[in-house]
Amino acid sequence: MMKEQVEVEEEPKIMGVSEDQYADSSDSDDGVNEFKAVFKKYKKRRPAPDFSGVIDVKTSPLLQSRLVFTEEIPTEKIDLAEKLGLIHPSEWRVYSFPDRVGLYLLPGLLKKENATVWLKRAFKYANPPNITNLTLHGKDVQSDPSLLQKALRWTTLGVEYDWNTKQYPPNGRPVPEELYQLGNLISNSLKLGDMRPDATILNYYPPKSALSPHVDKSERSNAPLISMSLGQTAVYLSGALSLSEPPIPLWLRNGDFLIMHGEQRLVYHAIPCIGPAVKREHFERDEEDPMISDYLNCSRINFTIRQVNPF
Ligand SMILES: O=C(O)CCC(=O)C(=O)O
Ligand SMILES: [Fe+2]
Repeated sequence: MMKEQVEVEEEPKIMGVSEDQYADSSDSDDGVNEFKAVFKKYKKRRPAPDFSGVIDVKTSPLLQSRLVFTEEIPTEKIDLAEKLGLIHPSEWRVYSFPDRVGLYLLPGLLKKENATVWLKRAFKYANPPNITNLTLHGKDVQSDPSLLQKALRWTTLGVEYDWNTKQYPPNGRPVPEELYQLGNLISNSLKLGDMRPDATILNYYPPKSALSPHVDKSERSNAPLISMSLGQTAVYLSGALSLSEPPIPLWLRNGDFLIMHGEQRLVYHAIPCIGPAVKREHFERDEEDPMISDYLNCSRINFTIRQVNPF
């Protein structure tokens, strides 16, 4: 099967950009690849695909939702949510999906005005000694900040995933406290267990980039995978255990949290498209640091908070 190519306009002169890290991970599946057909449909830019079938949880009449907290909320939780930049826990609403037991979407959990804080963290995490897609090429964003906008594609934190062996090493440095707290707070609030995050992968999506179909199966614990989206809106494809099943397309917006747990932990998923041409999300110009608002106005970042090792 052909290798999937991710097209990026004005391709920077560094590898790791024209292709995403999962580009060939769905090629081994035999038989009809219904997933890839849908992925290609939404990835195509000219003519623009019909996005009317992409599910918007807030307006879909078919989806069930509930408030996360129906009883009194402990003060520590309220304070922690505030510290992490989230909306008040009494407003947290979780959506679930038919045939997707263990998949949860909590829209707009991060306050919009706090996107900037988290974007700055996402750039800070890309500094050495943390590993990024640039590390292998002897480059880093500290010595060349111009790489932030288009060349930076991923950063691994904590127990750092190795894309070549597709394995995690036994241990790593602890993840930054705010990521640990975020993962733990969400898992605990949804009653999915006392998660102790020890790894995070950040995916940076420059304009017109994508993430090919893949499964996250190298973690050694059953903890949920907690993802937070920042910046431009994406189409997220949620599939099944096999690529022969067609995925459902969902909008993922700035501040949304998506959680994969239980039987949903090992399903195929992908991001075929992002960006203002797909569905524009506007951020006010940051006068002090225009690069930050420029980034949010054309790119996307996703943090996946994980627990690799069991307790
Ligand atoms: O960008 C996303 O929403 C998904 C990221 C993802 O699937 C991953 O990091 O494994
Ligand atoms: Fe993934």
